[in-house]
Amino acid sequence: MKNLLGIKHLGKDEIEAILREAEYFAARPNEQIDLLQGRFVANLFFEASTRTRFSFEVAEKRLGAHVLNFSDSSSSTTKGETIYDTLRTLESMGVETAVIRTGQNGLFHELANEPNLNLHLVNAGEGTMEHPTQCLLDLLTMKQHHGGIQGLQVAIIGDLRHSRVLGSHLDALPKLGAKLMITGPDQFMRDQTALPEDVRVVGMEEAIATADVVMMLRVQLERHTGQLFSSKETYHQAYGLTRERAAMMKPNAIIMHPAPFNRGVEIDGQLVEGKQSVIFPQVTNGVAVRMAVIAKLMTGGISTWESSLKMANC
Ligand SMILES: N[C@@H](CC(=O)O)C(=O)O
Ligand SMILES: NC(=O)OP(=O)(O)O
Repeated sequence: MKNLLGIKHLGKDEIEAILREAEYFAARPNEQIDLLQGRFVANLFFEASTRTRFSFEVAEKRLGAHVLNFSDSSSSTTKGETIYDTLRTLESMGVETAVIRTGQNGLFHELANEPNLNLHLVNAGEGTMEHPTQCLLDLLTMKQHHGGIQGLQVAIIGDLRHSRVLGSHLDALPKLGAKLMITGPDQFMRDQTALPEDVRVVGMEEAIATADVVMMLRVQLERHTGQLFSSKETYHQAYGLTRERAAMMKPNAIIMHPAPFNRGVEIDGQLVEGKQSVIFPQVTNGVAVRMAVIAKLMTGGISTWESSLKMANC
């Protein structure tokens, strides 16, 4: 694996391999595992982020890498330098991996086709298309709670049209044998002709009462062109996870949210830290997943590393 461009570029076996390696790191919280000692990784966030940006940084530091954090507003992109030229510049200094968040759909496809660009590219959120590491950490969280992904009923609810998290799950969940249901207001619906065959569009009640995983999505106001959203209260009553709706969930079902969440809009404030919520454990898993991804790209992964250690000790 050279890059992590999106879930659609990964086979089922590759997703499962990353999840296994993430489990290795998740079982060793806070442990320093210096696979990347002395090597350079750069994080370039052209859109706002808290979780993804910091969990990549924590992951890279726990792997022993030197971490460079790029600031868009104080960089030479303000003088017109392109992302491609910025990356060639970083590569010329010895940076081996670039973690990028962008609002530009299709950027990763373009960069991956640049013949002179040799650093590893990691998609940390691309426009409305994909957010592969979010998807992987969600899968790890589902696996931890339900023992596996195959056969799980997953409901994803909310601003479906603008969610790159959904973009990745539309590919990952059917690949891993989960049953995906989606629901949300008409103005947030995806083009149904472009949905994978097995994905069902259902009503709120069915989604909540039958799911093993209820994943709420934030209303992505920053991506709306025009007035698609009337008021927080109306949205909460019609499409939010209210306490009344949560009471209809299966006892073993979990509540997920990629965050940031807006309490009282797509989810009742108390449910965020309620007993069925795994929203903060998702954040914890983000570090393990990002360690697994970076280690895989830069070293071949923990299994390759362990076997080379064994060889060296023979
Ligand atoms: N943080 C996630 C979800 C969200 O912002 O609502 C993303 O960047 O896509
Ligand atoms: N879930 C997620 O990507 O959060 P941030 O936008 O804060 O990184």
